[in-house]
Amino acid sequence: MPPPADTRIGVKICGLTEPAGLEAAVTHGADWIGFVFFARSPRHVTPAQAASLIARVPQAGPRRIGLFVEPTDAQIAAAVDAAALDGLQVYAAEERALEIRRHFGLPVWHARGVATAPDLPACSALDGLVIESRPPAGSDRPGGNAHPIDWTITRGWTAPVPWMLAGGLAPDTVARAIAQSGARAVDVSSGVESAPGLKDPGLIARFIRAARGGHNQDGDYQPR
Ligand SMILES: O=C(O)c1ccccc1NCC(=O)[C@H](O)[C@H](O)COP(=O)(O)O
Repeated sequence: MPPPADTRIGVKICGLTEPAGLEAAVTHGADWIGFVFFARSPRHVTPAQAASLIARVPQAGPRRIGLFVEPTDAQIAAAVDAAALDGLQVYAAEERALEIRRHFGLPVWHARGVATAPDLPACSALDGLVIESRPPAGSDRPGGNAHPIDWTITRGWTAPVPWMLAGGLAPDTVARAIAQSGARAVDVSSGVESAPGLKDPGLIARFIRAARGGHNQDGDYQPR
């Protein structure tokens, strides 16, 4: 699950639940699309739902990532057996994330909730890091909270593996977040929705264009 080979910003559109959002992510050149296998999420999909969405993704389209929170092996196996996933985004202790990678043989991105620079990991044996905000008080899920981090904390951080910035990004803020954080890849869910769990194709198009400095997938200039 490496980031794009060229210098353009990598974009992940997370929490897809229906075809219109999925098609917008594919059409506008997302690098990764995410499916949330966590029952308490408004973006929760079953393995069968994910499989039917993934069947619409062209072979050369975005890589398909399954999100899991403190999962059992059986939960992951159900998703991996049903849907063609290219990688896993895991919310669990690093030891458990490593065990999942060994067991399933898929790349694993480790989601890490951070608030200040000392929270940033100095090392990781996983394939990538998703640098997330910590959930706000009262939230019952570790991601997808529309809650940003202080984007400046990653300046000067020597990341041990490829990483992406997540948490509270939106079409109007993503360019500033990239400039302030130094991130080369970004992840969004709530900021491209018209309601929790329902992606807005227009916001997806705007987000991807804004992340890439006003350029779409083909490099055509699009005014912001
Ligand atoms: O989206 C969820 O509901 C969710 C639930 C449990 C774990 C992770 C979840 N989402 C993760 C993401 O969508 C992104 O990796 C990231 O947190 C960005 O979310 P947002 O702040 O909504 O843009």
